[in-house]
Amino acid sequence: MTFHLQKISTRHSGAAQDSFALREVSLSIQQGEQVALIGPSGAGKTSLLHTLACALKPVQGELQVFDIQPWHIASTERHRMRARLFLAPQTPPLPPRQRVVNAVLAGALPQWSVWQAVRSLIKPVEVDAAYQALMPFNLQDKLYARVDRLSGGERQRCGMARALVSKAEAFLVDEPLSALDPTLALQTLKVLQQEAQQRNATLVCSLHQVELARANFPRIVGLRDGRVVFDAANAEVSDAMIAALYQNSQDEAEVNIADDMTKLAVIDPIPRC
Ligand SMILES: Nc1ncnc2c1ncn2[C@@H]1O[C@H](COP(=O)(O)OP(=O)(O)OP(=O)(O)O)[C@@H](O)[C@H]1O
Repeated sequence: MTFHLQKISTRHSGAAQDSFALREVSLSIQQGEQVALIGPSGAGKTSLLHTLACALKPVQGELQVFDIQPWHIASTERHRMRARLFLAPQTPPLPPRQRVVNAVLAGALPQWSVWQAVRSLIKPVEVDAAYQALMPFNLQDKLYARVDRLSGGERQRCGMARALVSKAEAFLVDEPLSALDPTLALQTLKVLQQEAQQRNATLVCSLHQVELARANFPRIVGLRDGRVVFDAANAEVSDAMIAALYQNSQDEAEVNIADDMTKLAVIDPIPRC
């Protein structure tokens, strides 16, 4: 089992006492499962991913990651356990003046010694690993480009390439497709899914593109107001469930537009003469 949550509630530091980002969330995710998190803005998707990544400590409930209770062990052990998890935040933390090669190799830092990490900053080690990780995202030509010279979408895919050089057993990915056009979004998602499948890693991915989630993930968790509204196999998720999840939320109209764009991405291109 990769994740097991029993009535987990979380609150961000500085938030009001009664303002919970997650409210009594219970769910289990097996090793190798691929799960999409959907729900309107502020539903708690990011908070759930950060909780799974042991970056946000629950205020209530029981959390197990790889059958370990991360908040019941010493911080050094927790740190070691975190190396088995890869969290890709919404905005990848890429230092602007860094070269792409170093930015990608940062994904391997948890498995490197301090000496290896320092050496790589001076002269990148495992350059080929970075190149291979950039290839599926079609960014290999940017290997020595500066991060601040990349477009938003390229930066986002550069952040994803980090996952490929990591040795993580679980990928926690927060809206990886927000800066990508529909075709690239689908390609990028496929790369992540194939990589997870090949290494039997668990993939938990928050998505605003509901149709993309429904077309590609075997299990979908719908969140709203910090609660799990549904947790179902793809085939069991109906249009009515989606409509209810987003009803009266500010995302409702945006979801409809985004879904129309996603459909365009799966239509075969018109052959050119
Ligand atoms: N750093 C923070 N401090 C205080 N409250 C926060 C913080 N981050 C998030 N929250 C609150 O926690 C709740 C859940 O937010 P979260 O970012 O997890 O939602 P989300 O579903 O990922 O939203 P989005 O789709 O807009 O990214 C929201 O009410 C939000 O305002």
